[in-house]
Amino acid sequence: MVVEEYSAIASHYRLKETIGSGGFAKVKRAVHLPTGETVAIKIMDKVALGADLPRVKTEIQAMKNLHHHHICRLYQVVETSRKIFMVLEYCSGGELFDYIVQKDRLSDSESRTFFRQIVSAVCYMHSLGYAHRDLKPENLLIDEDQNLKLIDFGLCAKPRGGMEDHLYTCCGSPAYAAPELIAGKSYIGSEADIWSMGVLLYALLNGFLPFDDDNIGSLYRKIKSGKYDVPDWLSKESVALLKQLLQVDPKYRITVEKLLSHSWMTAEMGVPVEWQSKYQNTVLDEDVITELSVHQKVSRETMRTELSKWKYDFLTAAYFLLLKKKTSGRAVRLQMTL
Ligand SMILES: [NH3+]CCCOc1cc(-c2cn[nH]c2)ccc1C(=O)Nc1ccccc1
Repeated sequence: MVVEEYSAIASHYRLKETIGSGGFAKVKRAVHLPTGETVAIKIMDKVALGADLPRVKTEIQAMKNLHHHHICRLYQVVETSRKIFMVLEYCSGGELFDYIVQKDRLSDSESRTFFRQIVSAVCYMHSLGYAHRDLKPENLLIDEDQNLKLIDFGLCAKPRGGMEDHLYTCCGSPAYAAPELIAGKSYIGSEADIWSMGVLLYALLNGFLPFDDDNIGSLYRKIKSGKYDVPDWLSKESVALLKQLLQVDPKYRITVEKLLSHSWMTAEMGVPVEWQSKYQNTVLDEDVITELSVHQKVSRETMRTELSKWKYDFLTAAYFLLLKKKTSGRAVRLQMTL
């Protein structure tokens, strides 16, 4: 019985169609009943997860610390004996992957707009000591304002010793994996992310991958060679940037700091990429506190204290979704009980 399976969230969310599924997760569109806002709910079965359960815990912990306008926001986590539900920001435009496929390839200008957003999100992650480690167009979603949101933090790493600490687990998608990562050497997460962004930029500009082969051994050889085709439609500047991103030796690879102000990145825009988060997540919004405290019949102080615990429960979700309503100019109103 579907209701039974999802009863833990059915009280506050109306589940709609499935909008995606990866290995061990199903993602459904849903409506948050108290605010009427649309969300995405990632549903995982703990038994089916098996050895992958730590990946989910990693993702949840990372998403609680990552608040950025180009990173898909986590609103709430519900865990039952059998299931884990992650309530996430909804992106109506689907995957960047499908967008590139339907347009064949993107212009220099459109690639720049998207790539600046990707670099912004990745630079923000690196500044907090996180490496994503699975950057690819399938993990970049387009929201209703044509902005990109990064998802899938199941493989992200925050090495204990900080960003310079070496990682060992080989992971991510082969076609986007850095040479040092597939060579089984220890590697620096942020440097591997830079390589993957090079593969991503190539895919945006060309509509196909720089290194591709059905045979995994041949694919690895191509990646380690670092040789790829340069189609004649590519601009001189973009070719220069690809060359600096797809350096086989990470020592010679461009750093994310240099990337922010690279001439191809700043052409037309005139300004370097802004990577700091536009969300300020320290001060709580007064209007939202008012609506929540009146609705829950508690004092503002009590509500402020409760919200500051960031339990990622129904209250945290209501707070973020009311705030989203406010920033998109809709009334900060709750429609039903929390
Ligand atoms: N390749 C993406 C398929 C859909 O997956 C998602 C969609 C949304 C989404 C859709 N709209 N708004 C947010 C949010 C999160 C995911 C996600 O994390 N998927 C996933 C990642 C790893 C393993 C299995 C599944």
